[in-house]
Amino acid sequence: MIGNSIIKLNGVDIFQQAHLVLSNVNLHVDKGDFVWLIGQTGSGKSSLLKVIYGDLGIKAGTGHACGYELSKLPTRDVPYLRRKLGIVFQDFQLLTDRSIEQNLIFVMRATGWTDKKLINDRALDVLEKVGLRSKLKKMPHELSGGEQQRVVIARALLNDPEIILADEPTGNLDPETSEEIVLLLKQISQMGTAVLIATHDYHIIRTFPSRIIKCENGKVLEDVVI
Ligand SMILES: Nc1ncnc2c1ncn2[C@@H]1O[C@H](COP(=O)(O)OP(=O)(O)OP(=O)(O)O)[C@@H](O)[C@H]1O
Repeated sequence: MIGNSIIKLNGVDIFQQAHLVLSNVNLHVDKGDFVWLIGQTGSGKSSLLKVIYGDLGIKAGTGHACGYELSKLPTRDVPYLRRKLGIVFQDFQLLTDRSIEQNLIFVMRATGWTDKKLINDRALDVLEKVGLRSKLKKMPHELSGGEQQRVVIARALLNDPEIILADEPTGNLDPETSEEIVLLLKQISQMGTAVLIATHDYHIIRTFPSRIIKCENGKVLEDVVI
């Protein structure tokens, strides 16, 4: 990492196969930033997030995420980058056949945690952060949509990420629950983890005003006003 910089894209072109989705992208995100990402369907928001989490390579320009150089990222390093990123997507993606605790343990084991006590402590710790310590033993279907989304955020926090990337995190939630989830993400950013949220929900943006970037006509625009 260079100083407080978490994401730094300079002159990056983003392709989906042969199709140039976004050109000359310049994006800087620093520690603790809270950034909205907007743009019409198909404008490139998910593609931009994919570049940041190493799912889509870059062909032109230079990019850094959490200390990793994206243009030269070997496939074997992608899991290490992913440990520094918390990913929160709309379809909650909790494993439905196991408890909240087992969902969290599954991710920790998959990312190299071995010490049983540390694993158990960390599971409680992240659930505490999202206000769901009491739900440790519950199954996902026993939780509301908002609670499930909180667990997804807890899961994203397990490896103490430098940034949380959220793609439509409130897409399945009612307005009140959406506000609770965004408030939680805002609080997380205030503790020093950067947060980048792709959304179509202008109401929630107005409720939590912050920096807005927009994918439009193949570009990423900065400091957009809605
Ligand atoms: N796997 C893929 N292969 C080829 N083209 C793709 C692929 N994924 C996305 N695209 C194209 O890339 C462009 C950008 O898509 P992307 O998913 O990044 O948009 P988006 O802004 O996230 O849209 P939405 O708001 O609907 O999620 C679109 O034209 C889309 O059709």
